[in-house]
Amino acid sequence: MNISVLGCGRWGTFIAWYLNKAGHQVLLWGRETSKNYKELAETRKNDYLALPEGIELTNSLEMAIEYSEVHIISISAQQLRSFAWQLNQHNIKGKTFILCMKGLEAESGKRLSQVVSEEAAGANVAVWVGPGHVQDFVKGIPNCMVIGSENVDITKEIVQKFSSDLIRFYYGQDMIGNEIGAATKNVMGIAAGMLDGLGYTSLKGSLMARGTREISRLVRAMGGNDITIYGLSHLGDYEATLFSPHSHNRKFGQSFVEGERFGKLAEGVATVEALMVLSKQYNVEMPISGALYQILFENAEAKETLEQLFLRPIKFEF
Ligand SMILES: NC(=O)C1=CN([C@@H]2O[C@H](COP(=O)(O)OP(=O)(O)OC[C@H]3O[C@@H](n4cnc5c(N)ncnc54)[C@H](O)[C@@H]3O)[C@@H](O)[C@H]2O)C=CC1
Ligand SMILES: O=C(CO)COP(=O)(O)O
Repeated sequence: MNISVLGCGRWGTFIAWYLNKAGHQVLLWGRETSKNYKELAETRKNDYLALPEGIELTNSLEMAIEYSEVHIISISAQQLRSFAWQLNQHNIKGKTFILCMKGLEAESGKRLSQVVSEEAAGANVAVWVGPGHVQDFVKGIPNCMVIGSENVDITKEIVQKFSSDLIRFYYGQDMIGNEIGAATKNVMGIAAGMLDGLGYTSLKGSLMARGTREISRLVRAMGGNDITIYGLSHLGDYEATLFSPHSHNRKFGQSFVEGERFGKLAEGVATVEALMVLSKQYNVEMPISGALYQILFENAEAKETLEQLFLRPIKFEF
């Protein structure tokens, strides 16, 4: 089938590569002014892969929208609302937009599918999340991921068309759980990087146990299924984020405590802000996310703030 991939950064370019390999006709769109687009247009390569011949490149959004009924979006989460507004200036009624992104709107705490539905009513929205790094996939190392939407027929159709021996997809059953899970694994990734930077790597097991607990409480309060947090979108993505040398969020956390600047996109930073909104809105205690907010946004000292988590009153584990 024809598929347009909107966004040609690290992940969008991989998605285009993957879908071409899975036998689809792929058009990859990027903004004319974007550094990533210019590099691909000139060399057909980036730091991670070379684009196969079959993938076409365009900087015309109109052409990308007309090209197919199924579109992938992979840009930074905080840009999604304005981008969805832009999409809505075209004829997108009945088209499907699959969000390959992991974030929440910082100011409102809204999920990305909600943001698109608000700005581009009439389009179908799905999400594709779960563990995976370009560096592993291009070496042929397979992984499992999850695709979900509010319409099970759409979910099944996408999964069937996108599956290959490189990615085993599961049908997502819980949009709240999968979107919150995918966004918040980045927050735990930043915390893991801070632990690495502070010489506390051995605490990452505890972070996994208490992080999943904190996020599952939130998901339940929001009306999702708390078990989803123990699935591919969240716990299943911990290896790729809390432990992987490739993770931008983990590297951001480590660089932060080491006093260095990490220049690439770490979605978890804005997600921490969104979690403070949701924690208040749903009256859910979120100690790990709260500690990260203090460190990232209120200049709290990282080591001391993380150590404070140990001084909280003793409680039952579950
Ligand atoms: N396993 C997975 O599912 C993975 C998911 N991701 C997710 O993919 C998303 C993108 O991440 P990366 O590719 O690493 O980021 P990136 O920074 O490499 O690429 C983002 C792209 O979005 C473009 N962009 C930004 N604002 C835009 C706008 N307003 N309109 C159009 N294009 C715009 C930029 O020019 C850039 O090319 C993130 O949400 C990230 O969490 C990333 C890696 C793996
Ligand atoms: O989502 C990812 C792995 O599944 C990528 O994570 P980072 O953005 O932290 O690199």
